Amino acid sequence: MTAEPGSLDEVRARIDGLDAELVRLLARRQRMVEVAARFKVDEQAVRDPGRVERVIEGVVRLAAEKGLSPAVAEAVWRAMIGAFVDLELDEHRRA
Ligand SMILES: C=C(O[C@@H]1C=C(C(=O)O)C=C[C@H]1O)C(=O)O
Repeated sequence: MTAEPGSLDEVRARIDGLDAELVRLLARRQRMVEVAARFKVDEQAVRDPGRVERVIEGVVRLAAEKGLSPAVAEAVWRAMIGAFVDLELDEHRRA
C-alpha cells in the first residue's frame, strides 16, 4: 500500500499521475467508440440512448462497490459519453 501523501504538492503529483493513466485509458476507449461507429447505420444508432443508460447503470453499480461516489460516476460518465457520441456523430457524418 502506498503511503498517504504528506503535502498538497504530493497530492497534486499523485493526481497528475492518475490523470495520465486516465488519458491513456480514454484514448483506448475512444478508439473503440470510433470502431463502433462503423457498425452503425444511422444517427439514431449512433446515439443509442438505451445503451447509454445501460452503461451508466453498470458504472454506477460498480462505483458503489469500488469506493467511487455514484453521483460523481454518473456525472463523469454522462459528460464523457456525450462527448464520445458527438465524436462518433462526426465520424459517421464523414463516412
Ligand atoms: C460506443 C457506442 O456508441 C455510443 C457511445 C457510447 C459510449 O461511449 O459508451 C454508448 C452508446 C452509444 O450511443 C456504442 O454503441 O456502444
